[in-house]
Amino acid sequence: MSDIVSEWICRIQPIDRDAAEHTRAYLDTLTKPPGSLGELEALAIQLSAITGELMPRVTPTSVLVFAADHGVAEEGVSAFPQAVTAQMVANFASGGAAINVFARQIGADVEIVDVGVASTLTMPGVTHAKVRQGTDNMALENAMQCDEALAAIEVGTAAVERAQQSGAKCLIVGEMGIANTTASSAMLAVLTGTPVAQVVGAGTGIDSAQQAHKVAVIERVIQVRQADPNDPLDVLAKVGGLEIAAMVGTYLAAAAHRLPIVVDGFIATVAALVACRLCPAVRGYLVFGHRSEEPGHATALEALDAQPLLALGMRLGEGSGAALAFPLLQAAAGMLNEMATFADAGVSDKTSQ
Ligand SMILES: Cc1cc2ncn([C@H]3O[C@H](COP(=O)(O)O)[C@@H](O)[C@H]3O)c2cc1C
Ligand SMILES: O=C(O)c1cccnc1
Repeated sequence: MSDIVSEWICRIQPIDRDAAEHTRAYLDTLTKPPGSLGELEALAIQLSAITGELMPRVTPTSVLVFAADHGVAEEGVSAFPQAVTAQMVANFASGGAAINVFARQIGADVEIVDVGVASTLTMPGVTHAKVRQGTDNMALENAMQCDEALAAIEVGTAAVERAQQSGAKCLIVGEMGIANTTASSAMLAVLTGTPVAQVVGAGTGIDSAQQAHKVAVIERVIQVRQADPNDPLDVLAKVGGLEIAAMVGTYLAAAAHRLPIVVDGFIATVAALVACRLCPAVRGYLVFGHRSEEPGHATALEALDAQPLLALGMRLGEGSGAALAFPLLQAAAGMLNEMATFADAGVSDKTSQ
C-alpha cells in the first residue's frame, strides 16, 4: 500500500470500548426509564467510543464539501451538463445551495474544496486544491493514475487537519460532481460483486432509457478497466473520482483524530466503503446520516452493516442528509452533558421504591 495511506492507517486506533461501556452504564443513571431514548442512546454510546469521553461534544462542527468533475459525463450518464459542477461551486461559495442553508441552521462552518473541477475557478470562498481538471473518461481509459488518487486522498486528510486545528469536534462530509453516481455505482459493483443494474439509479433525474444506457456504460467500464476488487485504491483510481478519493481521506483522518464524522448519501457511503476496506477500524468512527433514494445506497449500507439515522426520501448529496441528521448527534451529546441523574434530581429510580 502507498506510504501516505499506510501512515494514516497506522494512526487509527479502534474505538474505545471501555468508554462505551462507561457511557452505557451512565445512561441508566439519567432521569429516564433505562433504554427509553432508544437509538439516541446507541448514538451517545458511539460518540463516547469515538472520542473516549463520557461527555463528548460535537460542536464546533465543520462541513467539508469536495467538488470534482468526471470525464465519463461525456457518455451521457447524467441529466445535467458537466458545467453544473463549477456553477454549483460558485453557488456554494455565495451561500445559496441546500448545504449552505442546512449548515447555517446547525451553526456549522462550510469549506468548499476544489479537488478536480474541470474549469479553472478563481472565486473567493473556495479552497483551491485541484489535483487535475476532472478525471478521464473511464469508458476509454482509467479515470486517473494511482498517484493522483493518492493526492486527492491527501486533499481530504488536509481538510480534516484544518478543521481539527480550528477546533472542530465533528465533521460532515459531502460532494459535488456531475456524473459521480456513475463512478460510485461502478466502484460499488466492483467492490461488492453486485450486478450493475442493482446499484444504478436516476442520479440527478435521468429517465428509464437513459438509466439503461448508464447501466450499459458502467458494465462496459467494469469489463475494460479490470479493477481489482481486493485493491480499493485500484478501484478508486480506475473507476472512481477525485472528490470520492478526497472523502476517503476525510474518513481516514477523522478516525485518526478520533473525530465523529457524519456520512451523507450514496456517493459519500461508497467512499466510506473504500476507507473501511483500507482500514476496517474506520467503521466505528462513522455515523450514517440518512438513507438516500439512490438504489445503490442500500447495497453500500449493507456492505458496511450501517443503519442511517434518517430516511427522508432525499437524493441530493452535498452533505445535505448528514447536516439534517446532525441535530440528533447534538441531542445525544447534550443528553450526556446536561441531563440530571436520578441522584442529582432526587428522582426515585426503579430499584429504590
Ligand atoms: C443543481 C444540482 C445540484 C446538486 N447538488 C448535488 N448534486 C448531486 O448530483 C450529482 C450526481 O448525479 P449524477 O451522477 O446524475 O450527475 C452530484 O453532483 C451530486 O452531488 C447536484 C446536482 C445538480 C444538478
Ligand atoms: O445519495 C446521494 O448522495 C446522491 C444521489 C443522487 C444524486 N446525487 C447524490
